[in-house]
Amino acid sequence: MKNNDFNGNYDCNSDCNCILEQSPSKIILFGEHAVVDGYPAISMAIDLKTHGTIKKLESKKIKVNLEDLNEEIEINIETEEEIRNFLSLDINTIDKNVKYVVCAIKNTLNYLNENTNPDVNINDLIVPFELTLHSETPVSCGLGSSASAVLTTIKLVSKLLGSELLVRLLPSEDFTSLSNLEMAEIAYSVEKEIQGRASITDTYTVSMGGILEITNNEYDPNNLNNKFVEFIKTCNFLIVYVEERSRKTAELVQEVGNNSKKDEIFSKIGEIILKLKTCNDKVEFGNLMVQNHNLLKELNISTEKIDQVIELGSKYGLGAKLTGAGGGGCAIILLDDDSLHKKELIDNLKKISVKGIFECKMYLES
Ligand SMILES: Nc1ncnc2c1ncn2[C@@H]1O[C@H](COP(=O)(O)OP(=O)(O)OP(=O)(O)O)[C@@H](O)[C@H]1O
Ligand SMILES: C[C@@](O)(CCO)CC(=O)[O-]
Ligand SMILES: [Mg+2]
Repeated sequence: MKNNDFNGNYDCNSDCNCILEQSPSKIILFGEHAVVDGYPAISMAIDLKTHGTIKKLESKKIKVNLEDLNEEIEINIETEEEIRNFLSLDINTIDKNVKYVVCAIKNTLNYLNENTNPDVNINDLIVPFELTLHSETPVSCGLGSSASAVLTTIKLVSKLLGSELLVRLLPSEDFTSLSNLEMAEIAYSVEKEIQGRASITDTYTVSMGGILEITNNEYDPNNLNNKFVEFIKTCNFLIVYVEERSRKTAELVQEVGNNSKKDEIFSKIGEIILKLKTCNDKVEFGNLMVQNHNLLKELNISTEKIDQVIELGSKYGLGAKLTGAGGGGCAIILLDDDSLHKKELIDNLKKISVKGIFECKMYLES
């Protein structure tokens, strides 16, 4: 890629003629897993991004190149039958990592097909293309890499097809691109189709940006009061990629769903979030993080190494917890304002050979 302008501009440079897009990833501050059963969660979009490009192809194919996974796939869309077969594909018959992106393409095409003037033939709506993704986020470690890859795919496909439709078919009609809410819903449909059980948390967080509360699997921008959001903005989190996960989110969510103690644990997590929403003290916030972590431990989704990081985060910072689906992956640590403590923390994290340390910022949708 020659051009670093990732703002979704058409014609990124003269020889590639492609569209560029990007999406953030996320951390869950409180409430992962419980949120799948309707309890509240608080999440934040972060500025580790998935970048992508899309360009039209002459051959009647959809090509997907996933640089981080080292996977490529080609889908034939030569005949109407091939297109219709793809649109009704059972995604869980694909057992490759490419399936999130393939499902995002399928569900975006279905959405556009259902919401375009019925006079437009499906062969004219769906143009061949090549899509490439690359992420700054480590894959499958609790930072919402799936949601970020899926949303970038939806942005790219809808933008390419929208602009083609405008040029070739509906020159007199204004094409309005998909709203953030529409894209969040399509992205959620993908996570749900693949995970089986899923909440809207990751997909809505990467689509809306900022800090969100999800309750009853719904997003209401008025749920969080400004004072609380402003307080969280003063908190600095360190993200630690502790170790590779042995299981994907889909498996971890199923496993937790079968845990007989889950309701008792989830309601305690709900109580922590109630306290949190009136909190404006970082020490208390850090303690609440550790309480949430201990409940995630009871769900058997922490590991020895994550627990070691939580101890370091409590000793040299104000508190810590795992983030995302767990089973390995990432932890977040709330830093105090003393830069010496931060240095000691990072030195100690390096001593136990964690895989990565990120100082990320909150991402706001522009
Ligand atoms: N850069 C990427 N390119 C293509 N597919 C990706 C990319 N990143 C993630 N994925 C897809 O998402 C899967 C990982 O999703 P998973 O939900 O298990 O992890 P996560 O989203 O990082 O963690 P969590 O859901 O806990 O936040 C990968 O196996 C792959 O299918
Ligand atoms: C574990 C989980 O709560 C968050 C994964 O980031 C799953 C979900 O909400 O779908
Ligand atoms: Mg995921």
